[in-house]
Amino acid sequence: MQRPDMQAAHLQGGIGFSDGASYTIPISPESPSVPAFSPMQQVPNTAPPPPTAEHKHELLKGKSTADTFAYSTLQINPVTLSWRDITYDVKLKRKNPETGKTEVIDKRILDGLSGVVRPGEMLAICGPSGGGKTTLLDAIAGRIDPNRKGRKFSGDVLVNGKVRDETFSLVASYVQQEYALQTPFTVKETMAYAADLLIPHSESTREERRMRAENVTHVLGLDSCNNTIVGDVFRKGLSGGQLRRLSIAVELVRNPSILLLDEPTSGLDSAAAENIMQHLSHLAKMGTTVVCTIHQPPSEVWANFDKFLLLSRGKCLYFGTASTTVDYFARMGYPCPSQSNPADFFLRLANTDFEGHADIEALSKGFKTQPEGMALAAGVAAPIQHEIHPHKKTNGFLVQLMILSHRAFFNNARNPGIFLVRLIMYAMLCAIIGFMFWNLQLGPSDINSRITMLFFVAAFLTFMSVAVLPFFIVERAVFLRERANGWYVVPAYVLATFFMSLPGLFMIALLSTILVVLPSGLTGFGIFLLDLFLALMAAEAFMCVVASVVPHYIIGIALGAAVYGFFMLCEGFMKIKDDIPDYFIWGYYIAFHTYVFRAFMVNEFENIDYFVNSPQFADGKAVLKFYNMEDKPVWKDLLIVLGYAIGLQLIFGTILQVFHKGKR
Ligand SMILES: Nc1ncnc2c1ncn2[C@@H]1O[C@H](COP(=O)(O)OP(=O)(O)OP(=O)(O)O)[C@@H](O)[C@H]1O
Repeated sequence: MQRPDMQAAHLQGGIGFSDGASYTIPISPESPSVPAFSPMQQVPNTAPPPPTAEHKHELLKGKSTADTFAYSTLQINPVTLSWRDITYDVKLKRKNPETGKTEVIDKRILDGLSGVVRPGEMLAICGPSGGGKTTLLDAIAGRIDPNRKGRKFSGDVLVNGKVRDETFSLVASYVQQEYALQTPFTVKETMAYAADLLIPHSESTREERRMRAENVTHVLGLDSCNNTIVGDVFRKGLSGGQLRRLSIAVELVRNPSILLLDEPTSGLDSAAAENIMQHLSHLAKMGTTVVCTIHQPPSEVWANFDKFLLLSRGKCLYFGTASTTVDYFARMGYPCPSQSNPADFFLRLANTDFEGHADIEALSKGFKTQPEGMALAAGVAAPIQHEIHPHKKTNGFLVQLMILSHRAFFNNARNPGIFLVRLIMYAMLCAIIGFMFWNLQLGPSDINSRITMLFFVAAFLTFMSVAVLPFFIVERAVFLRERANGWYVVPAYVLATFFMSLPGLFMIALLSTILVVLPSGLTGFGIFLLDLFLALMAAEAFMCVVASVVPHYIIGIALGAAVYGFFMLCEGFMKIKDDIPDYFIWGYYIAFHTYVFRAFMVNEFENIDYFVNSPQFADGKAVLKFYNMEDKPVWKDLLIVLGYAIGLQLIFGTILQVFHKGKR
């Protein structure tokens, strides 16, 4: 279904969503009649103007209707990306082998790097492992925190000649090396959520957003797997190449002017790598400024590069037109043997870990004195004639909250690791508890059974929330990617995940309460349910906090288990409050388990008027007195547990806001 203005635009071989100065550059790589767009040698002083409508029309000839339409809806505001003299030093601690003492040394990761990439160009940053490719890409994207201790960062990144500011994430998208996608969604759903989150609702209808998502899906060749899920350890989904293309597609939905990709071909076979690079090359020809790092490009992939940057130990050995690289190195005394893949040859020259590498210092110094080096310096200094047009509005808080809540609800419902596995675990354990404490009476041993059972429920059912940690860590990667690319604000994310966890937690609490309270004959079903529900909310929030601070889920599980173990000890059962040593009494007060357990106890014992043959306790109140729980209203404890749940969510949000900006 096309909107009339889109149909008109299509007929003109032009633009669908009109947003001022957007333009499209055609994609046909086999259109020789059109001049190449801004090879560096042709622009010693000024940046070229965006391509004309005639050029676009010309180059869209020969494409199928679907292709032409899909590509024509990708409108990109022309952006020239440049960087000047980027230098990055870190302090490292090393043991001096001679003195045996630990010394702090400066390590130069990036050494005075400059570069310029214009709309319509694709730059490949190549180099051996550890050469500085990812660090440079992060520096360009503003993902290095220059204020961290032991770091020194200098240099500028310029967007259309102006120093990059906080709007960069609205103009540029960064596709990281690791996949970070929500696993239960299909390609179509993933794209729809991306479109809903990234395209302002004030400027588009739902149908238009769907159409944009479909067009990007088509452009990246994902039509055939529209209904395939991303997949995870439980369910097979997309292949590696498809995942890579989907990672790119979600970022393209809002037509970024700059696309930065870290190793887009890593882990793929050469056919899949070539396929991805062809897609990227097409996107570049549409006007996107594309920069990617590539470790070892096969020759088929090499053919797609417009520009090539060779790094070694953070130094630039070459920056210029990819097709003239062989000539350049031949001139510098390193002729590429015939029959060799040029990329392999250059990488061997740059790899100082093995024999046969070039003289890196001489090459890097020499480059600056060569015509290519001087053209680069001139290109970086050249004035830019095209401006960024602020077509990138974001959605408001409420829209973000609505979309994120919708997505979180279905993610929770469909991802078996988040609730289903836990629901089964809780059901099995609670059924065992129910049978173990079947039909409790009012004898002395029943008093003991009630107390131990309530302790077990308060302690162990909250403890089991550690099981969700691995899934939270997976979710964290998705959040980090989306936040760093400016998809939404942190409060919208935290509120959405919090609200949408409630139905699942309530189901777990309800099933557990039914399986525990009814068979055992405990009193106060409603309060028991509420107390358990709030306890699970607090435990879930605590796990969110843990997931936001640990580097790996194994550390998170260990940390969560240790803290819960301590809280169990302090909650007033193992030792009653009066017997807890002074140096641990703070544990009694800060453990939310204390209030959960006390509410269970008061709810159960407050209304028991007598026990049969019990020499120690005449009634329920005597039990509460023994445990220092007399005169403690249940509602107060329930409010405290609710306060924990909300407070921990606030801490979680603050940690995300302050520490998870996607910078390293
Ligand atoms: N914060 C840091 N502290 C210490 N060393 C660092 C830091 N950041 C990067 N490095 C080092 O800088 C070098 C370049 O790292 P980078 O990840 O950019 O390399 P790369 O070319 O992308 O390598 P690969 O292809 O293996 O991913 C490496 O030796 C890395 O260990």
